[in-house]
Amino acid sequence: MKEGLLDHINTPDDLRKLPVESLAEVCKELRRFIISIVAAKEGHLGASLGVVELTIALHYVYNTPDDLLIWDVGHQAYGHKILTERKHLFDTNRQLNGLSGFPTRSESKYDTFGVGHSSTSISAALGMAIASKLKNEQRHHIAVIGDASIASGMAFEGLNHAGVTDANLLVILNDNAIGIDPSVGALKQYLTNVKKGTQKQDNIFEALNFNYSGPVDGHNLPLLIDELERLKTIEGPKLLHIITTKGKGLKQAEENQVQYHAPGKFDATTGELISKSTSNAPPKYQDVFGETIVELASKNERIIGITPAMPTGSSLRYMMDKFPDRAFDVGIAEQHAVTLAAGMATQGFIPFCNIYSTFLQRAYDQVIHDVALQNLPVVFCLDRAGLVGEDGATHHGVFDLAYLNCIPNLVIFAPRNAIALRNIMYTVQLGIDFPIAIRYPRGRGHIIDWKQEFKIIEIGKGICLKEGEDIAILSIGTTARNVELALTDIEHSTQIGHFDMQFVKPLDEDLLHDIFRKYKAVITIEDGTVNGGFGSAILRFANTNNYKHPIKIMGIKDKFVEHGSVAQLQQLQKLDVPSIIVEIENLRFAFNNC
Ligand SMILES: Cc1ncc(C[n+]2csc(CCOP(=O)(O)OP(=O)(O)O)c2C)c(N)n1
Ligand SMILES: CC(=O)[C@@H](O)[C@H](O)COP(=O)(O)O
Ligand SMILES: [Mg+2]
Repeated sequence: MKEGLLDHINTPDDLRKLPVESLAEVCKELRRFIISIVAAKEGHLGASLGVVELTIALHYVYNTPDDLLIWDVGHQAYGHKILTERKHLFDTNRQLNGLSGFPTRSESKYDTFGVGHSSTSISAALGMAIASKLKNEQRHHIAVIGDASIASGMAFEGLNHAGVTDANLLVILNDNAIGIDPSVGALKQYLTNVKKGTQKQDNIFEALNFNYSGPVDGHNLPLLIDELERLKTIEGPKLLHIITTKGKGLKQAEENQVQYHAPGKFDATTGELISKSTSNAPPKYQDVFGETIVELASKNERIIGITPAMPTGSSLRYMMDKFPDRAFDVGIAEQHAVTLAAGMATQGFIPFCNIYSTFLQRAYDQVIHDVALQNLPVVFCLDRAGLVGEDGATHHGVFDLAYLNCIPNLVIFAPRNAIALRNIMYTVQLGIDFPIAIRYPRGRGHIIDWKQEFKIIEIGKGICLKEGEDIAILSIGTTARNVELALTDIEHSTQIGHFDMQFVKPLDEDLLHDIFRKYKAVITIEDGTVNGGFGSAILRFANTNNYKHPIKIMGIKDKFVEHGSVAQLQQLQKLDVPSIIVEIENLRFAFNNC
C-alpha cells in the first residue's frame, strides 16, 4: 500500500505538527485503516467510523494525554487507539494477549479511564476535573458520550452534579440517534427536536447550568476544530452537541447501522458481510429465548418482555415486533428495567426482564430491594452469562452466580442446553411466587432439534445424566457439555457419575445426599467465579452436613479474565475438555495411591 500521512503518525504530537489542511486526508486514511483491520479481525465498527473527525479534532486541539479524554463505553475508540501509539498493534485488537477492544488504563497513558459499560464518562471526567482543581493543575477534561448512553441514569447523575460545580469539564454529546439499536425514549425525541431547531429556548443542558453549543456537524472537521478551540477558553461545565452518522464512510455500515455495529468479518473493499453458513447450526441461545417468549406470549397475555437497549442482542426484538404493547426497550437503563419489571409483577404480570449478565451488575440493589425483598415473580433472563470472548474483562458474565446466590428468595437456574432453557421459560410462566434468574451463555448450543414439546421443570431438582462409582461431577448450566465430551474421551468412564444440578438455588439437597453417600470424591464445574458461586454452595452443603469428601471446584479464578476466543479462555481457565480429563485423572490417581 502507498505510504500515507497516517504512516507517520505514532502519537498525537505527530498529528499536531500537521497543517489543518492535511487533516482531511488523515481522516480518510484512518477510516480506511479501521475498516481494513475490523473487516478481517472483527470488532465494533460503526461507532468508530462515526467519530473519525471528532477523534482527530480532539487530539489535534487538546494536549493529550495531559488533557484528559474519556470515552464512554469505548467501543468508538479505535481511532483514538490508532493515533495513540497503538497503530502497529491494532491488528491484535480483541485477540488473546492483544489490545483490548476498549480503552484500558493499563494499556496506555492515553486511556485515562477503563470502560466497556456505558454512561460512566461524565462522572469519571468530573471526578478528574475536581481532582485537578484540588491539585491546582490546569488541564482540560473531556467526556465523549453517545445519545443512547447519555439517556442512562448514571449519566444524568453526573450532569446533575457537574452543573453546580465550576469544574473544567467538556461533555461532547455524539448524537447519531442510535445505540446498538435505534435510540428510544423522550430524550431521543427531545434531541430530535433540538436538531430541528424547535426547542432551543428550553435547552435541557442549559437548564442544568451547562454552557451548551451545537448542534454541530460532527463530520465537518474545520468547524469542529474551531468550536473546540473556542470551548477551550470557556470556564466551567460545557456541553457540545455534535451530529454524526454511525458507520460514516462505509455505505453498508451507514445504511444498516444495527448490523454494522459489530458486523463480524466483511469485505474491506465492498463492505459486504462474509456470512458463515449456519443452515445446519444449532440455534443461538438468544434466539431460543426470543422465539420461545413469542410462542409463550401468544398464549399467555400476562407475559411482558423488557430489555435495556439490547433488543437485537437478546432477540427480544422478535416479541417487540409481534407484541409491541407488551415488549419494551427502555434504553440503557438496567436499574429502571428491573424496577419496572417489579412494578409490573405487583400487578399480576409475568415480566421477563432480559439483561446481559454483566449489565445486571448495574441493577444489583434493584434486584435485592425492589424484587427479591418483596418476593416478586420477576423472571430475569441473563444472557451472555459465563465467558463471552473478545469483549473481555468488562463483559464476561462470570459474577452472576456469586452475586445472586446470596440474595434470599431468588431462585437461580442455568439450563444445560436449549431445551432446558425453553422448558424453564415454559414452567415459570405457568405461575411462580418467587423471582428467578435464568442464566445462559453467548452463542450457540449443540442441540439442533430444540423445538420440542414443552415439559415442566421441577423447581430445585437436579438430574443424573450418568451414573458412576467413584467420582461425581456436578455441573451447572452449559458446562455440562464439556463434561459430557470429557466422559466420552476418558477410559474408565463407568466410574464417573455426572449430574446436572440445574439450580444453584435452591440446591437439590436430596440428590446431593445421595451423591455424597455413594461417591468418594466430587468435582464441581461452573463458568463463573469460584468465589461464592456454585462450587462454593456445594462446599457449604458438604461442610454443613459433615461430608469429608475431596471436592475439587473448577471455575473462573479470582482474577479478571481478559479477551480472547471462548475456546482459548476456557483453556486458560482450565474449563475445557482436556482440563476436565486431567482433574478426573488426578483424583483417580490419588485414590489409587492411598
Ligand atoms: C451498562 C451498559 N448497558 C448496555 C451496554 C451495551 N451497549 C454497548 S454500546 C451501546 C449503545 C451505545 O450507544 P451510544 O451511546 O449512542 O453510542 P454509539 O454506539 O451510537 O456511538 C450499548 C447499549 C453497555 N455497554 N453498558
Ligand atoms: C460495546 C458493547 O457493550 C456491546 O456492543 C457488546 O459488545 C455486545 O455484545 P454482543 O456481541 O455479545 O451482543
Ligand atoms: Mg448513538
